[in-house]
Amino acid sequence: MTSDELKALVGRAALAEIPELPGGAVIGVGTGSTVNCFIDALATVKHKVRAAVSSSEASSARLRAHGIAVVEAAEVERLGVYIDGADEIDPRGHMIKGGGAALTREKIVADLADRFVCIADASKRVEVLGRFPLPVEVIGHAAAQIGRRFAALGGTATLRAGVTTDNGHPILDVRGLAITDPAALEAEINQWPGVVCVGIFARHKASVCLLGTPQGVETLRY
Ligand SMILES: O=C(CO)[C@H](O)[C@H](O)COP(=O)(O)O
Repeated sequence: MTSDELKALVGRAALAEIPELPGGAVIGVGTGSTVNCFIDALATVKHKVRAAVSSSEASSARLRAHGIAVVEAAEVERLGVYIDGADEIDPRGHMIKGGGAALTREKIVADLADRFVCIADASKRVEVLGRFPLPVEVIGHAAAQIGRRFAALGGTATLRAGVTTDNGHPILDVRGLAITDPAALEAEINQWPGVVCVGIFARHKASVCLLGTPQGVETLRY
């Protein structure tokens, strides 16, 4: 199976994770090519959702194009489920996210949700996070100092060329970190002035991962 076929497989499998509610559920929807497969699958069972809270302009546009209502995060107090992809996921459900530059809104919507359902193809499964460059959304003014802080930890930070987030900020991609304690590193980086959001999702880790493998969907619970 190709990577696109695996993404389509888990996109469809995630439909079963949507709570059954009269009038449909309000769900959180992430960003990326795997989530695009989920959104396209969702369009075939629109009655299951009343509305979605989306983590990016791109996902909002795709949802609306399918006739699915999009509401702002500020309009909801909680969500039963948030469905999103990941760049890496470790054996405890900790993730690196932000390859699509949507990490800040992804963490905001994940924070509203009771459950984070990660959908990913098997290439995203790793033993230790950090082979994928760690995305960090920063205030531009602080980028050089944040880069020096990463260097002190053994990482190399580079500005992602030509990219500004939906919030108007640049992204640093940090290579060379072996993230053996994701929760501690997330907490540390969150203290640095000028960091808007770090793409380690340890506090907001996956509750379940639907992993697309050539043998089918593997369900991993954390
Ligand atoms: O964090 C993300 C966007 O900011 C995505 O979830 C992540 O990059 C995975 O994307 P894809 O499904 O295209 O591999």
